[in-house]
Amino acid sequence: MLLIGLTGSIATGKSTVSSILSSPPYNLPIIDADLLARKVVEPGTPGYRAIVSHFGPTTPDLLLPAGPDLPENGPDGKGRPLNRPALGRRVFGQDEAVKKDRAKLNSIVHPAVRREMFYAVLRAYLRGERAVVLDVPLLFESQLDRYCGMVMVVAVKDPQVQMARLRARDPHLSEEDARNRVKSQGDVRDKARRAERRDRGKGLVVWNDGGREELTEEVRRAWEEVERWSPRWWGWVLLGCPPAAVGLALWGVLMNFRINKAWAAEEGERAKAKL
Ligand SMILES: CC(C)(COP(=O)(O)OP(=O)(O)OC[C@H]1O[C@@H](n2cnc3c(N)ncnc32)[C@H](O)[C@@H]1O)[C@@H](O)C(=O)NCCC(=O)NCCS
Ligand SMILES: Nc1ncnc2c1ncn2[C@@H]1O[C@H](COP(=O)(O)OP(=O)(O)OP(=O)(O)O)[C@@H](O)[C@H]1O
Repeated sequence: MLLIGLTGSIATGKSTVSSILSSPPYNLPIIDADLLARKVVEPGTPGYRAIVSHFGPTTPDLLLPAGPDLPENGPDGKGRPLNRPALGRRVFGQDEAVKKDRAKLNSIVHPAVRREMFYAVLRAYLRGERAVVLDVPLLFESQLDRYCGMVMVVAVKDPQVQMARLRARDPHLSEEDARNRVKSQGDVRDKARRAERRDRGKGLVVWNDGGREELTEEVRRAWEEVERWSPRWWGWVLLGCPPAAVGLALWGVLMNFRINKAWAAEEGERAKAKL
């Protein structure tokens, strides 16, 4: 089974691309990290308890306010849900204190998301899926790209397109909040370069500066490339021979490790050249 890591930056079009890939003619199963990241912090979960205990004392509006529709202890007595915009204000931005808070939140949420993801991938393999899409905004940052046979980055060349789409989709965000969110994720053009730097058949960029029809065409072109490097019959061979599938997966991880090492060395050289 081919693991396709789908990434990009905020509002570059990942969800739009994953909804295209989950519909005919592709019909691919999608494992959405943002959805899992919500699930693992629902009231009553260990993630929720860790967040409330760490951020609660210094964030008065961390939970949604109690009212006629929301009892003090939440609808099922497990606590009131998190007030996500309030937590977002604590963790999105460039100040050192904010970065520290973001690292803390990530250290609570990411391991739980990885666990859920592993089970979802296993279920997809047992169902005999030919490929599965991991929709992960922070794919490179959380090093999940190591496990992907193919990395697909949805990117825009023009930062203003990204900001305009974000403001149109999330009108409740102030301009400053929107800017902070964009800056909290790496530059999408760097992610695109990183995908292009992977070996052939292992990395692709879906450019999304144009309209929706152009995007659909870009996805069709990207899928052709996937099929060229990972034909359907190959998936059946691996399904019929689990040891070969495990061996190939390990080989893939090793190759990705090599690719990432080469990328880190090149980045180091680039940083030195800038000084
Ligand atoms: C801070 C939270 C509560 C804000 O929730 P809210 O509903 O307002 O925003 P949402 O989750 O839709 O995220 C908005 C955008 O920010 C991105 N983003 C989310 N968390 C992070 C992060 N830790 N670092 C950088 N970007 C992030 C999302 O991918 C998305 O593109 C939430 O984003 C969160 O719990 N983040 C930590 C978990 C995480 O890293 N999720 C990303 C996928 S694993
Ligand atoms: N080609 C396009 N033309 C016009 N609008 C688009 C296009 N692609 C995406 N959009 C719109 O831009 C907004 C952001 O797209 P989308 O939600 O897919 O991004 P995302 O990368 O998943 O964002 P996030 O990481 O914040 O979840 C949405 O409102 C979407 O409808």
